[in-house]
Amino acid sequence: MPKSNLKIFHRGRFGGGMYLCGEGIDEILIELYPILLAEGAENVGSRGGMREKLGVSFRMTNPRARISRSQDRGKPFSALGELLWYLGGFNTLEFIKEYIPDYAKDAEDGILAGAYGPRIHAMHGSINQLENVTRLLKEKSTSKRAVIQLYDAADIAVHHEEIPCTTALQFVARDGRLHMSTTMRSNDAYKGLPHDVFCFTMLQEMMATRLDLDPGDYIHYAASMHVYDGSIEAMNHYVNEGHQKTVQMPPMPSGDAFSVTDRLLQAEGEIRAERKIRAADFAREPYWADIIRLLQVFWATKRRDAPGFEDLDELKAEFHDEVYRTYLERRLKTRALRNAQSNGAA
Ligand SMILES: O=c1ccn([C@H]2C[C@H](O)[C@@H](COP(=O)(O)O)O2)c(=O)[nH]1
Repeated sequence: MPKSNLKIFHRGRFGGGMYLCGEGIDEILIELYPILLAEGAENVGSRGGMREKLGVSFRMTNPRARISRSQDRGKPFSALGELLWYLGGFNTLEFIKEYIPDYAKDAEDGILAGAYGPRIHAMHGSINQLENVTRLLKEKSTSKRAVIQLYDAADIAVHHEEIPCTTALQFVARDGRLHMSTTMRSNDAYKGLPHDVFCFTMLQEMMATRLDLDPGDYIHYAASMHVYDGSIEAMNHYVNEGHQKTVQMPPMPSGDAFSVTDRLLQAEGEIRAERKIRAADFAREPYWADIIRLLQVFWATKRRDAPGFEDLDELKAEFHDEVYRTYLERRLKTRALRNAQSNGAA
């Protein structure tokens, strides 16, 4: 079976464009990365040297196939942190730096100017785009107006360290399925893209549950798709690793998934504060209980002696869905290695 159903390339100046179609994130990355490496036009951007293709788009036919199985790319933890950051409407470095330390480089007085959360929930201070999109699709299911705008004209009126890379997210309901289309002005294929796909397809599926639809295709377009020189070695490693096959997350339970947001954020806060929140609090919601377990694993393995999380083996056995156990094992291995190294250094 071909890895990707369809590939169309345009070769030319600036690295040409391309359109890819595949089931999940790995099926896309495994096609995209070698071409970006081999054919991407070398360019020096404001953030350093990179290889770039202009006008890259892809379609993922299974938006639940959003976690890479690769050793390198398969880390759902930080992507989950970023999703919660969006859902909570936050723009503070304080929250996100624990999951994605790189954000520190772009913060201005502890705030990320381009953070998506406040724009999704309160664009221009008060426009709740999530609610507007919901209302629109409930009133007229075939609407072509269900757009969440992230980029704003004001973003380039003055200089900011960071502005949204995603210009818009659009939901399109057709024949009982909710498709999503993302347009990006700029996309880091190695560090940004897997996170973006994870977060946006989660939003797609959450919106689908809210509207009682099945998730449809996930469609993505980036005007500038690039890889920075600093990620080229890691990207090559991913390409040569050779056993990528996307992990499919289980379906979200029916009912409005956005209704669990507050409880997820509360649980995250308690895990972060090292209080012993147990996924058992979500006993009747195995899907969300597993999400909480992933957060527990992340925080437990982040620091050496995180209290309250000693028994990760027990946690492993508790995972409702098999797909997540691998990630716990990998985290434990990484932590064991890190501890061994720091013991050696001490
Ligand atoms: O959701 C995001 C946010 C940022 N970026 C990357 C794209 C660029 O490499 C960089 C932002 O740099 P500028 O395009 O603003 O220069 O961050 C992403 O890939 N996805």
